[in-house]
Amino acid sequence: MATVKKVLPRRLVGLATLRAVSTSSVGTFPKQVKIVEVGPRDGLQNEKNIVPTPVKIKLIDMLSEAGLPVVEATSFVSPKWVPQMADHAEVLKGIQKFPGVNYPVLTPNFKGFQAAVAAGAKEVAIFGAASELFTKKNINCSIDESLQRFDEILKAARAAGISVRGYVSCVLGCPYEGKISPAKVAEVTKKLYSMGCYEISLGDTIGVGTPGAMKDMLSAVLQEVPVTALANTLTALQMGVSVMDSSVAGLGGCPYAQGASGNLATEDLVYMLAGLGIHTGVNLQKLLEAGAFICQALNRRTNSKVAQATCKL
Ligand SMILES: CC(C)(COP(=O)([O-])OP(=O)([O-])OC[C@H]1O[C@@H](n2cnc3c(N)ncnc32)[C@H](O)[C@@H]1OP(=O)([O-])[O-])[C@@H](O)C(=O)NCCC(=O)NCCSC(=O)C[C@@](C)(O)CC(=O)[O-]
Repeated sequence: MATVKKVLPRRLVGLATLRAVSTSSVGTFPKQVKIVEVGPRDGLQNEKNIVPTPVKIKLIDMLSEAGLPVVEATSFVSPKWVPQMADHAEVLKGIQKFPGVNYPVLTPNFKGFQAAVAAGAKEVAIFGAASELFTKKNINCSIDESLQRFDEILKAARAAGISVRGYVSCVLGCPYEGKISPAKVAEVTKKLYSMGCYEISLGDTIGVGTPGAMKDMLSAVLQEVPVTALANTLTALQMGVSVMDSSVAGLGGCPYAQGASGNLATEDLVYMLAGLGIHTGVNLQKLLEAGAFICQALNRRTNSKVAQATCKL
């Protein structure tokens, strides 16, 4: 099924999550949307000042309390590459782990996978891209090499009963290669899917997508991978997307994607979906409080239009 991370096109992170479910709902809005909150990971990974571990833990607990079913907690990447995530094990061990909430963590290679499992991860996410240059900049290997690394993780995860989510970045454009063909996105997505990812998030990593480009890209991907089913997000919804990634207060962006312009704010996504009568299970008031908390901790204004309109920061 497809996941969209963005409403108003700035950066359409993780826009389609694809799953092995029927395509019968394509063309109509799904009744329910699962929101994957990526703020504690994608939202904070690019912050210049190291965010204290207790602040990260409190944010994750507040987001869980707001009813988000999935809160991406951290990433087990090299601290030399992303110093902000160096406290990954402490964060994962320190959070409350609400029943029914999943806390996936990013793992770029087997070393990261092993460290994540040792810290108690029950779900990991592998992250590839449809662009060779971005893959090199982000995880220092080619697309083929990345797929070999992911295969190793998927095999070990299967043996350990750990779920694996997949990411494909740069699906609507790359900061280094420019236009990316929908066929390439479909190819990489299909590979992750056949290797065993239960859900695949398609990311417009730098926010250059348009509803038209989204339609072309999703049409190519949907020929290869089944989908269950805002400007760009609305298009995806109409094409059957029912899992969306977003980041509280619109925080974040990939440090290795030049020009990444932030994420879709979870508050705005929840508000829009509620307006469409689509169920998310998220308590907007509690979510606004979590957004206000992290903006205060980071000493910055929220990027959420709803939070601004309700004067939450
Ligand atoms: C993949 C590597 C590690 C390759 O980096 P490398 O330098 O090629 O790795 P290496 O295998 O040569 O190892 C170099 C050093 O890193 C260590 N190392 C190696 N692996 C790990 C690990 N897992 N955890 C901790 N340490 C690790 C390793 O032990 C060694 O340490 P040293 O001997 O020098 O002391 C590096 O490129 C990396 O960490 N990249 C991560 C970049 C990143 O986190 N980007 C942001 C996430 S992606 C994103 O935001 C996009 C997304 C997902 O949101 C979707 C979208 O928006 O499109």
